[in-house]
Amino acid sequence: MKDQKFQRRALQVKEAQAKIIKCANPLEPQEVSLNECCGRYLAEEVIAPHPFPAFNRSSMDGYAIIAADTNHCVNGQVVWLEMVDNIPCGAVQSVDITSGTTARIMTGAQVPSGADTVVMLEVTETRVEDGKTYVGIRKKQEAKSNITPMGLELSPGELVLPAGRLISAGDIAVLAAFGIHTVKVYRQPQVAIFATGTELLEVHEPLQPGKIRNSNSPMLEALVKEAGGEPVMLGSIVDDLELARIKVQMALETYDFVITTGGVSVGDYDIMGDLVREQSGDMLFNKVTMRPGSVTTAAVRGGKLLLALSGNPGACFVGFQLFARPVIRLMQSASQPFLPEWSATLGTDYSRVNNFTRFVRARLEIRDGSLYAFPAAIDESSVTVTIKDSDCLIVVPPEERGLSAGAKVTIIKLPGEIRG
Ligand SMILES: Nc1nc2c(c(=O)[nH]1)N[C@H]1C(S)=C(S)[C@@H](COP(=O)(O)OP(=O)(O)OC[C@H]3O[C@@H](n4cnc5c(N)ncnc54)[C@H](O)[C@@H]3O)O[C@H]1N2
Ligand code: MOO
Ligand SMILES: [Mg+2]
Repeated sequence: MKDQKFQRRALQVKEAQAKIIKCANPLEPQEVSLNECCGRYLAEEVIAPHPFPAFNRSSMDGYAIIAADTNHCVNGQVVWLEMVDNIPCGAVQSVDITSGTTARIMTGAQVPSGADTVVMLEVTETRVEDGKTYVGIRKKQEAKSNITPMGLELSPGELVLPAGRLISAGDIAVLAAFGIHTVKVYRQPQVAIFATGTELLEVHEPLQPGKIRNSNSPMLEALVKEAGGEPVMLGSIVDDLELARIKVQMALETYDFVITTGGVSVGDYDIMGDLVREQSGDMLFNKVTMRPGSVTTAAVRGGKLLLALSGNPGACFVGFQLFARPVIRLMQSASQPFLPEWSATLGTDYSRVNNFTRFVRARLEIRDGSLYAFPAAIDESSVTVTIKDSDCLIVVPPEERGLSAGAKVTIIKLPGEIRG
């Protein structure tokens, strides 16, 4: 039996977050190819090496002309221009355009020098005379029509992507357009995950009396991937302090970040709480004024972070989102490590009262263009099934005397699409 004299000092969520992110240092950059960089964080800014587009580009299939040549198109008078060139996409001009001449040009081709506008095929007619082709235009044309000027999108030297940006498909299109085929990104942290609990069975094992399957480890594995880290699965161990000590030590020496689940409360077999406490010099916190997850514990050893999450599945999930996710993202220098906070309307009454801030699992729905949050029917720390239906966490401040449907609430939007 344990001595229960030990007191824990509870930190506010923001205080605890500040403590842990202070220890989340960016890992070294590495060069990866363009097809491997989606979802990674850029380690250096990207500057436009040339104008984009790199040349004046036709945006229509038509004829490149000098607009002033059509000034005589009055009262249906047709102006005839001699076609002196043909420029398919990918080709360049063979002659300059001068007054009275035109070049047939296709969408995406470089506009020939001399021409200042492109007239669409549909508003032209042609005739052939003495082996020469003439293009007739009935309407006066404005200069600069149907031409995308060089550098319209970006000028050389302009910032294309800032460092710390999460690379998306659109970013990849721009990098490819500039011929950038390898990208400097931060290394993804290797995040060791292991569970503690003598009651834990492997996922493939049949149920046994009093035992449960280890569902937190696979959940954490998926969460680490979703946050942009590389999970390293170290299985589960029985509640044995010595075993846990060895495992934690090995994991901290080998990997970038260590996450455990279970055994952080005050029970007889809550070994992770004891383990962190016995080397309390480097403990960051072991109680947070939040529910679920009040027992979330963090320590730093030899420059590496250890986050001991609760064994209760709901608390494990919330603890990960609030503390582990920002760490994983900051280890890649993410410019926005935290999940976004939005405001929403409460869809149904929420009556639970607490003296800690509560992070209530909820579903989101858009009704008449407004965002509504519906709290899960059961959101106890020990409940697993409602995690799967959560689009967000409603932040219920402490000592709130119950919230009524229609109240404005702050939500933390969880990653992924709204299930509705
Ligand atoms: N006397 C007190 N008892 C408890 C307190 C307290 O303040 N005083 N806090 C409660 C709160 S709040 C929480 S949260 C839990 C925290 O428990 P632990 O982090 O110590 O976790 P365990 O005791 O190991 O397990 C709790 C619960 O979760 C199940 N579990 C554990 N690991 C897994 C896993 N990998 N996958 C699925 N489920 C898991 C475990 O079987 C237990 O049912 O403590 C309260 N008690
Ligand atoms: O600390 Mo716990 O509130 O049930 O997760
Ligand atoms: Mg316990």
